[in-house]
Amino acid sequence: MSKDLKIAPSILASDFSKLGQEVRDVVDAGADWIHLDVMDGHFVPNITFGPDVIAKLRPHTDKVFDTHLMIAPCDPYLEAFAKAGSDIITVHAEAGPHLDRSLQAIRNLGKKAGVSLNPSTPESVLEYVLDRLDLILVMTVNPGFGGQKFIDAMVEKTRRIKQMIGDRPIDLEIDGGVTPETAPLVANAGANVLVAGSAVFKGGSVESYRGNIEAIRASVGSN
Ligand SMILES: O=C(CO)[C@@H](O)[C@H](O)COP(=O)(O)O
Repeated sequence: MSKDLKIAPSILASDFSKLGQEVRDVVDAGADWIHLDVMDGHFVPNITFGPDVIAKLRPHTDKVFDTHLMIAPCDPYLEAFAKAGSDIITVHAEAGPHLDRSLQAIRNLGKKAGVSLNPSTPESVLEYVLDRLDLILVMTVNPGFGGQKFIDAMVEKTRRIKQMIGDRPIDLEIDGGVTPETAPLVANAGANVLVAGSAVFKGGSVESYRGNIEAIRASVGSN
């Protein structure tokens, strides 16, 4: 089983009134990356935060900032999210007319480029952009909210995408409904990065966050 599994807590489930503290706490608890869910109330039916908030969080940790843009259009904002301190910028395949152009723009900004697929989006959209990708994010819930139920059909989709990736150096990330029950399903299918929001930010303390992260790691036999 994967020993290099990464856990990327989504701050969407954290206490927004003390975001800097929450980021430091979850890093102390063992987070590998920080997952930043940007929502615009247009592409998804919820609104979160923009590049200014990310820039304010940047000094709180040197962990990878994994920015997931659930916004459309995305292209006008890529530079702002790069300047804010994102390390990875992920756009949705459905968020613009020219996915290839968006991915090139992210890499030209010196950042890693990711693409996210909604549950109903077929993996075939990846076929001609694989060589422009550093990360593929498989949505295992419909994007917009934390705390939703994992969609089981995404396990087979994850397995198929892992086969498409082959030996390319592309991270395969899962987002939505990740718990100690669902994590092994996607890890066995080939995922190496798990986003978890409500399953991590439970309990309100570093100790509880650590226990929650360790429970996910233990469920897939990772350390
Ligand atoms: O992008 C999203 C939701 O749109 C996710 O990152 C959620 O924030 C994950 O939350 P949980 O399902 O783990 O509670």
